[in-house]
Amino acid sequence: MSSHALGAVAVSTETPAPTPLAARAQNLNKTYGSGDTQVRALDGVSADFARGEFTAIMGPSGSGKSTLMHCLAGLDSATSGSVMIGDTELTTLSDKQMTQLRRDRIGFVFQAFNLVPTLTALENITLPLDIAGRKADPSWLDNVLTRLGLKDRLDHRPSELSGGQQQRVACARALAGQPEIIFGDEPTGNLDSRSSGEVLAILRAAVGEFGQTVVIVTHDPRAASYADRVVFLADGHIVDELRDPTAETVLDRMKRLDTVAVDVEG
Ligand SMILES: Nc1ncnc2c1ncn2[C@@H]1O[C@H](COP(=O)(O)OP(=O)(O)OP(=O)(O)O)[C@@H](O)[C@H]1O
Repeated sequence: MSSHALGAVAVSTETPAPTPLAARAQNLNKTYGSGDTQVRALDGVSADFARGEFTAIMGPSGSGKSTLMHCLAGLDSATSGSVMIGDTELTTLSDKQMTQLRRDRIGFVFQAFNLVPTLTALENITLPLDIAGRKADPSWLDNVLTRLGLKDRLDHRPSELSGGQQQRVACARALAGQPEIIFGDEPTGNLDSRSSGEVLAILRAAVGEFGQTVVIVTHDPRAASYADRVVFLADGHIVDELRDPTAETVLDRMKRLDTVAVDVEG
C-alpha cells in the first residue's frame, strides 16, 4: 500500500485496483471443418467480463455468439487462444477438473431446459448442489423461488409445468448455488413476455443485489436492455460495444450491423 502521510491527511498515490475479472477470452479462434467447407466461427475474439456485471452478447445469426459462450463456459474448446474463469485457465484443466469447475463455479440457463423428467422441480433445482455435496443458502433459495413464482410448483415434475415454468426452474437451478458466473444461451428464447421479464429481473437482481456475474446470448433488444453492456459480434469478430443499453439503442446498433452485413454481401 503506497500512501504519503500529510499531517492528519493520508493521500493515496495508488491507482485504483482494476475490477477483478469473472471471465476473459484472449485471441480466441474456433474453426469448424477443413478445406472448402471450413467455417471460422471465432476469429481472434478478446473480451473481458468484469465481476458483478451483466453482459449480453448479440449479433446476426451465425456470427459466433453460441460458440463464444460455449468456449467461455467450458462446454466446447477453442481451436486456439485462452479462456479464463476467474484465475483458472481452462486449457490447462483435465476433463475431470473441467467437469468440477462447471459444476462448482458456473451456472447455466439454456433454451432447452435440460431438466431431469423424473425429478420434481425442487429436486431439479438443488441437483447440482446435491451432486457437489453442498447446500443452498436458505434465504437466497427462498428469495429465488419467490421471485420466480415457483413456490407452489416445487413438487411438480417438468411434464406438469408450462414451458415458462420449466425455464424458470432451469433459471433457479443456475442461481441456487450462487456460482461465480452464470451463462445463458437465449435464456428467454421460448418464453412469453411475462416469464421472460421474470427471468431477466432475477438475473438482474443476482447481479445488482448479490454481485454475481451474468453473460447471456440473446436476439431480443428488450432482454439485452437488462444488461450493463452489450457486446456485438459479426463474422466471428467483436465489432461493437454498448454500455447502459436501452432497447432502442440496441435496436439501432443492430440495424447498423445488419446494414453493414448487407453491404458486405453486396
Ligand atoms: N458443430 C458445428 N460444425 C460446423 N459448423 C458449425 C458448428 N457449430 C457452429 N457452426 C458454424 O459456426 C458459425 C457460428 O455459429 P454459432 O452457432 O456460434 O452462431 P450464432 O451467432 O450463435 O448463431 P444463431 O444466432 O443463429 O444461433 C456458423 O456459421 C455456424 O454454421
